[in-house]
Amino acid sequence: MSGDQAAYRPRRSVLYLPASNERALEKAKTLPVDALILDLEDAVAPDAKEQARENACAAARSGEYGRREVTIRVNGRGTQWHLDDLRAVAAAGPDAVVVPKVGSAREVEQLVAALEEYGAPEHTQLWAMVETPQAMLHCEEIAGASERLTVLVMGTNDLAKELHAEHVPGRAPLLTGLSLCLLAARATGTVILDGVYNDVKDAEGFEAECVQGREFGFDGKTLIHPGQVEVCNRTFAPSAEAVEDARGIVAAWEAGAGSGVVTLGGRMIEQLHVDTATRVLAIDEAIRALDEA
Ligand SMILES: CC(C)(COP(=O)(O)OP(=O)(O)OC[C@H]1O[C@@H](n2cnc3c(N)ncnc32)[C@H](O)[C@@H]1OP(=O)(O)O)[C@@H](O)C(=O)NCCC(=O)NCCSC(=O)C[C@H](O)C(=O)O
Ligand SMILES: [Mg+2]
Repeated sequence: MSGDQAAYRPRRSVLYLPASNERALEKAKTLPVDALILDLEDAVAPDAKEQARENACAAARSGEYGRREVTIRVNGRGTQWHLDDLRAVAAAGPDAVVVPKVGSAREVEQLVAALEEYGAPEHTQLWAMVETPQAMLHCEEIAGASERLTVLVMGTNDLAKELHAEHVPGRAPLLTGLSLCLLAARATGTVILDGVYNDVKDAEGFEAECVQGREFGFDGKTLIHPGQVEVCNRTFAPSAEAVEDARGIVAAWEAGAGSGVVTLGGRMIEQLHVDTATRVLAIDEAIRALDEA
């Protein structure tokens, strides 16, 4: 496996669940998701915050979630729970701490300093939620502020709220923000996840939004219900046709060794197409390895 392949970690499907919901915490152990976000923020009522924090930390320590990345979303800066959440979660050492409503590089630096002060192990990454107008306008500096920050997570509900925008098919009001964050992620080498689809009963609308997210270039999508996982995994994985095509491109390139341009079925192939094909093959291999783990 090449360095790039080793570095590629599938995050097609990333499921939120309220950490106060013990049934959901159990169910998550059986779901084919790539990652989990155990939520302490919006999905948890104020009087359940402390129990949720305990549950999430116990889950992160349990080792019972197998191949799934286990992350915890803390309550945001300025809330009465934020620092206690950070302290407890850092000590539990999940795969990542997810922080809502991050708006500047300075905040990222403060969060990283707090994680270090509270003894977070090295493997605990920071995932920053970008979900405010301020974050849209500063996403490049946010994404590039620390090596510990490895994933940007779109918060499209908060973004729509802050913009006074409506949720419409095709997400036209959100496209500027989605594009800015994608540009920032790619410019800084950061993974980026699309926002959630709220209507858990609308399978058609959900699939269309998954396809839109993949076409945009998102690495995966955040989810709120088990019924969304399989379609999401399928949509964000390269199709059998895409893998076959990528193999053909690499083979055609190798057969034309040394020439700067070859053709495959009449199509022009240059080094940049081979790079894309190589990435598709690496993603496919990483998904297979994860599925077999
Ligand atoms: C949306 C839900 C409240 C629906 O719950 P419910 O009506 O209980 O669903 P079902 O009866 O269909 O559930 C069937 C079984 O699946 C389990 N379940 C449901 N949801 C989850 C889940 N997210 N993870 C794991 N397991 C789940 C149920 O327990 C049932 O199990 P069983 O009976 O054993 O078969 C609910 O789906 C839910 O709470 N979803 C998550 C909500 C959440 O976390 N929201 C916060 C994140 S979204 C957000 O804030 C994004 C961002 O910040 C932004 O701004 O956009
Ligand atoms: Mg939000």
